[in-house]
Amino acid sequence: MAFFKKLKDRLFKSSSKIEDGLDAIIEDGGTQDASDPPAEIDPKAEALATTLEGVTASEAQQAVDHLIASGAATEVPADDTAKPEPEEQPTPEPDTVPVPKPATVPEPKPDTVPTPKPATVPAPEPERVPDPKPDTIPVPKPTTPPGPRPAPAPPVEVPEPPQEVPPATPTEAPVPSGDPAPAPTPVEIPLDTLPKAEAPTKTGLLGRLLGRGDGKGVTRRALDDDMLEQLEELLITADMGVDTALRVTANLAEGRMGKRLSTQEIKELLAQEIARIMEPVARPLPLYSKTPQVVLVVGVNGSGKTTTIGKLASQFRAAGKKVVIAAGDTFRAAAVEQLQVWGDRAGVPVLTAPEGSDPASLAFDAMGQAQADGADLLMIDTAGRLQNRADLMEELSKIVRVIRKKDPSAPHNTLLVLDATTGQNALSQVATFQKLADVSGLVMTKLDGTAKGGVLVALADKFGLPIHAIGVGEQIDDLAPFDPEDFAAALTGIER
Ligand SMILES: Nc1nc2c(ncn2[C@@H]2O[C@H](COP(=O)(O)OP(=O)(O)OP(=O)(O)O)[C@@H](O)[C@H]2O)c(=O)[nH]1
Repeated sequence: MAFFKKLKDRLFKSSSKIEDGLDAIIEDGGTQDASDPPAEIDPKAEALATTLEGVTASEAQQAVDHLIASGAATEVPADDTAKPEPEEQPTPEPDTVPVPKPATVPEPKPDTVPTPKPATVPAPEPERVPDPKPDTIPVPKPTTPPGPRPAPAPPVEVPEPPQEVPPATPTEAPVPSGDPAPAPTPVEIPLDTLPKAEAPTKTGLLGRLLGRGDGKGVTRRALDDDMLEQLEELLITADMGVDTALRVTANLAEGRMGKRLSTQEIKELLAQEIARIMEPVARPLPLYSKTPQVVLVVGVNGSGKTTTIGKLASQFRAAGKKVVIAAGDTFRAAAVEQLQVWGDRAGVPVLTAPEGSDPASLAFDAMGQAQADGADLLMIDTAGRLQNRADLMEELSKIVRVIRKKDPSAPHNTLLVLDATTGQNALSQVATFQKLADVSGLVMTKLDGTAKGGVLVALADKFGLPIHAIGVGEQIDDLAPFDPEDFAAALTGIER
């Protein structure tokens, strides 16, 4: 699946950390299942090895034997110094190089060696072609929303008279799930410009010929306490947190102690365990029938709030929704400007107020305008200054208070945006923001730029808050729906 590949490529920092760690664990005490006796090394193979970087003579010999055995090459008498005659070759495949002579072979281009599996040569990136179907929309599936959330803690001086509260019976979200209108300008990052996981270099042509990684001569290690401890440590270094790492490894070990496992098998078991933890929290942003739906976006400065609002606005708009954004971080002119840039990109109006003005007042005006315009969605950005929690708490409370004058059931969602590069710190941010605001769900950004992707598993395990979407890049369409199985597979480096 094209999107899975994109996700996997973007999560490569986390996945390569886990993959490399697993390889090292299995190597440490593991043995090959089927160890072939060391073959005699032909001088020709030795010569081939010298022309190919990183290839031992023994590997070259096996490759040569393999080519000959597969019919892709023929044996050349040792004393024959003439070049192979192409027309005498028995196979129709290109057969110019099979068993090179020391003097004549040094064709350092492995690609010219005929391979029985041309299809396994790394294919061109299909993602370069813009995908006509925006499959990154995190929300547009109508879902049956969960029951009404408890209202945020009432502010101290609640002055409002009792108002008629419309029954908070969320009905089926009206978001169309069909073909959305074309997104404004989702510029896809050509994947070949991104750094890639090192997988392609690990399994070169000879590696493929020799069957490295395809099940032959696989190294396995019997699962014991030492290995479990190493696995725990690996998961902790991938920011899964101690408790979650222990839980995952304990589940993995159940009924498997003493069993011989390969890296690939452990990856698959890990992915299963991770997906199991993530499954309950993978929920799209619930949309209620009441409009405008108010989404309050909170998070520390730099976590990616502005970017996420821009991406979400673009995707909702593409799904046919009328969206309004309120630039509620009135303390920083730069933040407002940045949001305006994102609003322009998404083709969505951004309501602003002069620097230093009351964000609650802006939120109130924005609410009025969104109602008057018949907007489906109002997204309110907020400041993220955690330095003064009392001020921030009061600010968020006030915003909630005033928008409830217009709609007592608002905000319908309070999204906490977290930066994955902060690793374990994300856990304390959740705890803090749960005290400051009635957080209803999470968006995790910057998973593309960190080896700490495991923190998302720890968050799911510890808080159980819904994860609506993940940010995997800086472009407008780099917000992916959170799919637990795709995520678990991408995180552990499984190919699909
Ligand atoms: N690689 C990557 N970068 C991201 C992602 N999301 C946001 N960023 C970058 O993170 C930086 C901060 O993002 P903002 O959206 O400005 O964060 P903010 O929370 O609004 O920050 P303030 O405006 O300071 O409150 C920007 O450079 C973004 O381009 C992501 O998913 N991946």
